[in-house]
Amino acid sequence: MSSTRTLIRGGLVITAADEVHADVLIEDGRIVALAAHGSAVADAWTADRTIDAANKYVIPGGVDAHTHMELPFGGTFASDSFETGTRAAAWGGTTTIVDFAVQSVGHALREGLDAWYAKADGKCAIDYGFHMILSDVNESSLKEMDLLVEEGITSFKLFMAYPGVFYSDDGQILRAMQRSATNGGLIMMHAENGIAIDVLVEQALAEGRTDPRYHGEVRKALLEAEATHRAIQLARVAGAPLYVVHVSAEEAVAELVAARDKGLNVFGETCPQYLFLSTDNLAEPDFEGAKYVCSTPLRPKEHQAALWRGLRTNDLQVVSTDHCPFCFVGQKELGRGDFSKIPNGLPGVENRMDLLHQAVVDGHLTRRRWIEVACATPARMFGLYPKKGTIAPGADADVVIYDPHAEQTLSAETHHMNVDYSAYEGRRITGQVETVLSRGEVVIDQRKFTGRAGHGQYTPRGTCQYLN
Ligand SMILES: NC(=O)NCCC(=O)O
Ligand SMILES: [Zn+2]
Ligand SMILES: [Zn+2]
Repeated sequence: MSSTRTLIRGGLVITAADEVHADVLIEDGRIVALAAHGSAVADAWTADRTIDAANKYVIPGGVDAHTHMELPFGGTFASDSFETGTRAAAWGGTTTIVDFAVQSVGHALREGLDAWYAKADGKCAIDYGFHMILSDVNESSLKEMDLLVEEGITSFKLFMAYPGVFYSDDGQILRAMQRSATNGGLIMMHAENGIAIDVLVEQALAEGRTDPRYHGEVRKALLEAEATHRAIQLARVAGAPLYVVHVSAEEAVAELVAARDKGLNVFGETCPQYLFLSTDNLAEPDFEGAKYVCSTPLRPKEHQAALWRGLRTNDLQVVSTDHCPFCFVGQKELGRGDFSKIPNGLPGVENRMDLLHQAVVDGHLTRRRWIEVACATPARMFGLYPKKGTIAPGADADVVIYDPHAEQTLSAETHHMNVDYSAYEGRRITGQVETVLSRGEVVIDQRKFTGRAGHGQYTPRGTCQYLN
């Protein structure tokens, strides 16, 4: 933790609640005070370091509540380690990630969680917490959930997809939801009907439909909507809140809208890939479509309007990345001739804040809504607020100086993620991260990395702060 005083002068401070022309005083890694530019209070402040933010935005560091560093999947591992992935996150203005520790079938939650603590320990450039993936819901893992909530692992991902790997049946899902209704945990649902999808996969392959685009065709929007509906009803029966991850289909958004219209504690997350990419990318020739294989899959462009609308109406509350990179060479290529063997996932932890700023420029979101969906709400949803996700006295000094006028082109040539392609290659973005502070330490200084592996601290979380 820094023991110096830092002053950020002259910027427009944007939070989910406000936009104010204010100077920001930081001490011992925390925000101490804000005061209007030129006010007697601000003018009297002295500091060891002053950062000039004139004509820039001063925003909270991004909170990316859905990453998979080093995830084992399809016989390989996501290509970003905690070291490379959190460094790339910092470059992109994200100062906290919540990654998914994995329980393997036949093993205890504790074992999976300890493996994730060990992977991340001493490696991270920014702060991090963990969710837990439940792959084996049984009497003993249900009991362990209570202990994990006490330890600060307050959310649990279940899969209605991937039979034989991460899949839970409805009985297991109901039991985990009942447990979370009593222990305060939040169930995160991968909502796709995996049993039906596997039938369609088998049929497609038998008919010689093996290209990446068939990944999107068999993972039908209706099967996302059906699973979303079922998850919502199971959560109602259990009396538990529900957070649906990586929502991509218009029909699934409609299920969330219907549930929220009833006043239920049902929440939805979408990701930049569903807002900016589509089945056109999955259909790129020469197996290039493999770069865009993820689940839920990319949808036809027409679905995007429902996602933007959901973000505006707060039927979708969070934009996370589901960052799960696999290199094209040697990893995505495992699925040449069989789309079902392409490891699922896209890189994006470095791109989220910029793509969402572009959404502001394009008129999809207001500036405050940008900060709400990318910083404040994920922090609230996962028990990190107001330590993370805002700029206010007492909050951690996780702050980004953002230049809204800079122009950049996203590319694998210039990104810092450990992956050999960019899902957004050649895309022009207005706006760029200039300087990033993590708990008061400058980790990106005018587009130079000044952080270090091990600066990032494990951050235990409280329970969901977003319930009705
Ligand atoms: N989303 C994806 O394709 N890969 C990561 C695992 C998951 O989130 O389901
Ligand atoms: Zn998932
Ligand atoms: Zn994921």
